[in-house]
Amino acid sequence: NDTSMQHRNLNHMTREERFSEAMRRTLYALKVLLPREGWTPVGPEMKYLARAIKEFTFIIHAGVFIPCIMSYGTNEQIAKWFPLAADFRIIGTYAQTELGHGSFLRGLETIATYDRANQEFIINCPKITAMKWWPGDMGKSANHVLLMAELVIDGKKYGMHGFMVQIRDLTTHEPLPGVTVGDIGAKLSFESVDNGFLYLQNVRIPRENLLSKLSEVHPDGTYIKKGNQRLMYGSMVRVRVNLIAHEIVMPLAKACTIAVRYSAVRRQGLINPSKEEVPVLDYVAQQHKLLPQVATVFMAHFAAKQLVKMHHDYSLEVEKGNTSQLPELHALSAGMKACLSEQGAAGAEIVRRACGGHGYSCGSGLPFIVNRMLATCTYEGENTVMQLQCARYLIKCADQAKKDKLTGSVWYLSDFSNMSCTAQTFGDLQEPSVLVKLHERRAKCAVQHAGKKMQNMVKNGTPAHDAWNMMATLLINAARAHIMQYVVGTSVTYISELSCSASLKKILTQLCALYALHNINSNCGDFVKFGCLTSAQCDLAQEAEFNLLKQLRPDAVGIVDSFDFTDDILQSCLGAYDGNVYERLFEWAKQAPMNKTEVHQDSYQYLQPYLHEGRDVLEGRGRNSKL
Ligand SMILES: CCCCCCCC/C=C\CCCCCCCCCCC/C=C/C(=O)SCCNC(=O)CCNC(=O)[C@H](O)C(C)(C)COP(=O)(O)OP(=O)(O)OC[C@H]1O[C@@H](n2cnc3c(N)ncnc32)[C@H](O)[C@@H]1OP(=O)(O)O
Ligand SMILES: Cc1cc2nc3c(=O)[nH]c(=O)nc-3n(C[C@H](O)[C@H](O)[C@H](O)COP(=O)(O)OP(=O)(O)OC[C@H]3O[C@@H](n4cnc5c(N)ncnc54)[C@H](O)[C@@H]3O)c2cc1C
Repeated sequence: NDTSMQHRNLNHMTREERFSEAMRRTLYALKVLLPREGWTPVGPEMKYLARAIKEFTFIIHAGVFIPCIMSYGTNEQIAKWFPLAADFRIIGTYAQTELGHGSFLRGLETIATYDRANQEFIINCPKITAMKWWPGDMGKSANHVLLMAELVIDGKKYGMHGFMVQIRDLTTHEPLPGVTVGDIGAKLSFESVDNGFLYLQNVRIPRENLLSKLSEVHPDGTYIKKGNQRLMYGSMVRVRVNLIAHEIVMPLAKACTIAVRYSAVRRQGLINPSKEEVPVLDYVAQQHKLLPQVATVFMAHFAAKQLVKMHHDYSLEVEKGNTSQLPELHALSAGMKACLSEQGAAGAEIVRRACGGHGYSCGSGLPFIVNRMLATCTYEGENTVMQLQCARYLIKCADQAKKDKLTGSVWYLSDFSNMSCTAQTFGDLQEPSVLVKLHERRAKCAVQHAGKKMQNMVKNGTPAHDAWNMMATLLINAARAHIMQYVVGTSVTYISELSCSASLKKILTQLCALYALHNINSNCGDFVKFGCLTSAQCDLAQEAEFNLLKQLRPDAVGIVDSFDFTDDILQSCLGAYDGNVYERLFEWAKQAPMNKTEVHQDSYQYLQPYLHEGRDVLEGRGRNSKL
């Protein structure tokens, strides 16, 4: 209810206005919402932040830069930089990606050379491809970067390390000497974020600015490793774990709220010719577009909660020096981020398109969501690269399963029990336990199939790296299958253990079954190819899905209302709680800058000669000219 936090009409703002407005809101919110003692907003504040996050800036500062200080800094470095960052007295970003490299980190070219005489690192981007490119908040806001660069001592390379580098003066905000920095220009989304470029030439930083939790350089240039170097990749694991809730589940829930509410209001066409026009939500085709996406929101939310818990438990173990869970967590976080962002971004577009012409209007709030979700498929690990990382782990586990009993998320790879499906009715295929088994079997077969193909190629003389490259599509499918079985399995467990009313549990169970069946029906080739289902059972799976659409239709609006988004957060003429779609669209359009005047002067200036000639012809004075 604080007018300072009420959304402005962002669609009618320029990019610079949106950048400034996001800055204003974020810093105002900081003052009002967050307890000064640090970064732990609790209760309604965190709920508000998580829901309004799209309109804040400094997300990289808050969601990546600060956590990196905690992960990579020594206690002294945390004590120095965390309080400054937590109170926004320094603004930072995570500068890793370069113009020439984003996915292949061993190809990064920015160099930090140790200068023993002065006990400093000299930072250089040796060529244009080494320039840092993309980091959020870097173009105009950040005055520090957590720079990921190749450490070099006496000509020897030690790999990527994290360095704290100040890039702007804390008083004037001007770039420091040797620093060329700016905004990378317009993008598909994140209009309010100043993703930036950063060119560093002979920038000197103190030896103490190497974040030294995992390794350090002594004054004489001696290099000391202090832990599992793969922890250097730890920030990316954490962001992948966190972004699922914030950037996939939340936006998809908003898109579904808008599309389902609009579909309950929008009347178009007839089902029974003798009756009146129906709400488009009564069309099974519309239900088939919307309700599986609503189910995805819940299942991704449940699976993400499990992943966050796993990351939390892992972090506690790492503090005790035990990093044994890292390979599984890396594979799962990489796979979940890739597969759920792929599903979420596709799902947001499906529900946008289901709103017809008004879904194409920015007044619906949907284009903003769709475009922003598309970025989740690229940042924090491009999806293909992430799926291949997940597959790399699965192939290793499949080999190990031949001699060991596996545990954790890959346990099913060593399950050699009879997994054939005995379903005779579509009701059998709505059973959670049957759906879990089907997904486990499909995943196991997909992993084994990819592995076998590669083994056969290698046996026939193909080098392992070529076999890997040629089977990449099968490996990606195996990663997707693995994640789907994880999402279905964790959701079934989560719902079964949830203490809630029987009616709510029934709805959640139906949504889980709908998610699983939609996945089966969208990938039935795999389920038949791997002998999980017969062709007749595939027909039953379709019947089972359609039956669930019918059962869930009456509760569709109530289910999305339970996401509890305010109109101000949704920013949608189609999804407002009161359902006054047409009045809101007209009011919104009238506010467009184009409608500030009845006659648009610039266009009239160009049109005037033609209009006057047309007037003359119509009034009999002129002749019909050929344009
Ligand atoms: C009022 C105030 C309001 C403020 C805001 C509100 C409050 C907000 C608060 C909180 C919100 C937080 C929510 C977060 C939301 C985020 C929003 C979106 C932000 C977007 C930001 C984007 C940032 C970026 O994009 S950063 C850059 C990301 N880049 C990447 O991910 C690069 C991907 N590439 C790689 O990781 C690597 O190159 C590679 C893994 C592909 C290959 O690496 P390589 O060394 O070549 O390794 P490889 O040979 O393949 O494997 C070697 C072994 O290493 C293992 N391994 C690889 N990676 C990892 C890892 N990450 N962890 C562990 N182990 C790893 C791999 O498995 C191999 O092991 P093996 O045993 O040899 O098989
Ligand atoms: C909105 C947004 C915000 C971002 N924020 C940040 C940030 O704050 N900090 C930061 O450091 N970076 C940031 N990034 C950069 C982001 O991390 C990179 O864009 C991402 O890692 C992908 O790398 P790339 O752009 O080099 O793509 P590439 O790796 O060049 O990908 C291009 C194509 O090559 C394919 N490909 C690449 N490698 C392989 C492989 N091994 N096998 C098969 N196919 C492959 C990919 O699948 C893709 O199809 C951001 C990007 C975006 C879009």
